[in-house]
Amino acid sequence: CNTVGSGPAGTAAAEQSLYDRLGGKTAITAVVDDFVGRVAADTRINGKFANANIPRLESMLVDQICQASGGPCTYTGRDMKSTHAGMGVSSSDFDALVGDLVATLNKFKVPEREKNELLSALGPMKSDIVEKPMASMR
Ligand code: HEM
Repeated sequence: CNTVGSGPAGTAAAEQSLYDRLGGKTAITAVVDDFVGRVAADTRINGKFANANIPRLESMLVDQICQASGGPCTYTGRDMKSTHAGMGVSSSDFDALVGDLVATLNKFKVPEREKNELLSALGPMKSDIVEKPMASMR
């Protein structure tokens, strides 16, 4: 069964992975596509992506989310610390990007549980990505 948020009914079978509950690679690809579109339109942060390779970013994000959610993918991109080194990403930049992701997840009607699990998988990356903890410290 491919319905988002569904599990084996009335059985004690193993829990589906987050990857499966999100709807697998097709759903993750659609989410990343919408999300990157929002980031590209988000004037709070899109300046940082002016020289980015967007097609590569999209495919790297799909693999990263697929792998992090227990799917059959291997993320082959650079680690989060060296990828974002020197970009001067602030905590509010990070929060803006997460807000864009939440807007996408809401648009796709991803249930609360799956939404929280995905955000919890990404949250710990914040300390590797953010270089300016507070705008006032610039
Ligand atoms: C949970 C948050 C984030 C995740 C999971 C994430 C993930 C990634 C990944 C997987 C890549 C591609 C790495 C590669 O090409 O090998 C990337 C690139 C990039 N990220 Fe992030 N990122 C996050 C937050 C941010 C934020 C907040 C900003 C800036 C506002 C940002 C700016 C960029 C830019 C500009 C690139 C493109 C670099 C290039 O093409 O040369 N990222 N990110």
